[in-house]
Amino acid sequence: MSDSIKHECGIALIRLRKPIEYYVEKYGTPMYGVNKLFLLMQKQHNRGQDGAGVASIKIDAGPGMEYISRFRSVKTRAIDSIFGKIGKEYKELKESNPEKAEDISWVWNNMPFLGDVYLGHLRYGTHGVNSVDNCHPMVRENNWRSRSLAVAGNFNMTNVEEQFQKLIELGQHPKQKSDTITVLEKIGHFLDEENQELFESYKHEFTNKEITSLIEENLDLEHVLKRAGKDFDGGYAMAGLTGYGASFVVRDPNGIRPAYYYIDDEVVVVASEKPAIKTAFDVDYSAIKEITPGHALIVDKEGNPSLREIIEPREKLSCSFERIYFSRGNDPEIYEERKNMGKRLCGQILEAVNYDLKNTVFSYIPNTAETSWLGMMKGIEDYLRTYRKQAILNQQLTEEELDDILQFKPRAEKLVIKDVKLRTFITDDNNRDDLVTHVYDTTYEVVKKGIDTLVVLDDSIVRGTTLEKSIIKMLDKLDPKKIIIVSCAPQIRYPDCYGIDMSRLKEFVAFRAMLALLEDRGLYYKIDEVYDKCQAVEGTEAFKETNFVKELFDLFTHDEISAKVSEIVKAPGVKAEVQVIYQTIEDLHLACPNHRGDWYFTGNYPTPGGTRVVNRAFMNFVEKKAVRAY
Ligand SMILES: NC(=O)CC[C@H](N)C(=O)O
Repeated sequence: MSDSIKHECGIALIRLRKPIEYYVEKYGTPMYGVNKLFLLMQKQHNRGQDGAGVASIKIDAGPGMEYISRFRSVKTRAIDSIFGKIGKEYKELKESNPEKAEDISWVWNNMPFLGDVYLGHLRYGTHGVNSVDNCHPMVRENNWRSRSLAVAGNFNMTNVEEQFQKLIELGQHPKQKSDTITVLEKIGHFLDEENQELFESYKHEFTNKEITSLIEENLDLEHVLKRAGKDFDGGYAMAGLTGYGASFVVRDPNGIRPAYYYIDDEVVVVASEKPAIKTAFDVDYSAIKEITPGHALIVDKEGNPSLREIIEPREKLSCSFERIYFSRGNDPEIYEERKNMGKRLCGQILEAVNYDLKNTVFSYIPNTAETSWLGMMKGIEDYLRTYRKQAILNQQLTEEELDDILQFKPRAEKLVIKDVKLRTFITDDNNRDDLVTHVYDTTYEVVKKGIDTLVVLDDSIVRGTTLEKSIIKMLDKLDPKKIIIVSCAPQIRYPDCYGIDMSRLKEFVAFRAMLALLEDRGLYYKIDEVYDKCQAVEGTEAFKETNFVKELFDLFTHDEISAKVSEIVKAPGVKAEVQVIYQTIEDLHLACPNHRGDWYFTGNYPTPGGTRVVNRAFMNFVEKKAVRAY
């Protein structure tokens, strides 16, 4: 990935279904759950480096004992810092009371973070600043355990403003306007109502103490989530712990954000990515399931899990960027999909190099494009096999020609090397551009000067600036005839508003290409026309129904946009011919048939809030406002 796009989040939830003694006996430590949470989070560290947080619930903690415990951090190595603290607490507890260290119930009662249910979160913020206060889990605490709630999510809501107003209408005073607090308060409000209704129904027959247990046994979390989630507009995988020990993970009706679970008689586990569960619990991939869109996995106080429909599922449009780039590529399905993405690009690549494989060098931009590159090389091999077969069948070949054909191998080289350390050193000073050029390095002396074409695969092209300022300039120093940059993702034309921070249109190189084409053809006035159309309906339903920006892209073909992008990323002074090739949307869907979320490529948003965001993002561009459109 040459352009870094951030903003994902990861969730991890563990419910231990047996008493603590069971884990001590079987695994030798009361820290079993904590250790597993650590692993689940470490294996998802790719999903968020702004900060991290964890919370745990001790079910049936005695009066006077803490039942919710939480740690959060925005330190550079946030996961290590949090678990370092927890580990230190445990060590100190044992060292200061050596005679009690083996007494499990004493350790359990005196180590606040030991619990029955654990929740972990990795954050890349999409709302609010990067502070510890914005780290999840966020907690709403009450003396009634059944009214207490902690939430952590991978999500972005496109209607936070409306949700916030609703809370005020409900009579609340939300302490912040952040989306996480808004969601927390919304679920919290209906949790309170549910508590209140149960309380009213028991109050004439039972004492308050009895009512507490009755509420915890009978509280209907499904009902709470149904009422709270009714008007959420966004992509979400939202995890929550209640103070009495029931927990849930609810997923949006299109399944935009990922959530997977595994259940056996010892644990219920949920995570954003399958490999995290696979590695942490060493279970079969086939036993790890996806939470059905629009459903919640609810685990009751006793630890019994069930999958419940919360909102009627809509067309499944899970984010294809997870497959292209975000999620870890060692998930067997993602591994296959990425290889397929590479393979499906071969037709376009072969045409672009005129089928001249002798003078073509294949390479990739580290690291996420590596798997697709394997697929791409497989596609080239497949082509060669057919070519050889035909040559042998159709022609009278001399022995020398036959040897040539049989011995020829496509030329695969590692041409692009990432110098990670350099990026951290770069500041905003005058020499920035010169330093940026050297974030990547290259391998010299493998390219035939003036003859070879370099085909370099990347997973996506967002802004195109690293290509322009670093990679193409650097490759050009090898003196190739032509440089072809190939993108596994189609052209990124529209913003994301469901958890990835790609919200400013002007930053997309495909958008800039479209603007340049408007300019070239004397059509720039179309910008004003589209702006007027947006302005005329802003605030009405129509603003959420039609993506007006599409009209502008529709003026040009896919190839015209690609050709303009090629011009833009070719910095002045670059001698080689430059061509950019993108995956088509059809081929992407064929490569990832179960993850068809493609609004950033097509402009077809699965929710009305998304369409509003693209129109607003366009207006922000015209109004020169450099702000997020949600
Ligand atoms: N990337 C995410 O899922 C972000 C979660 C949430 N919107 C936040 O900003 O904290």
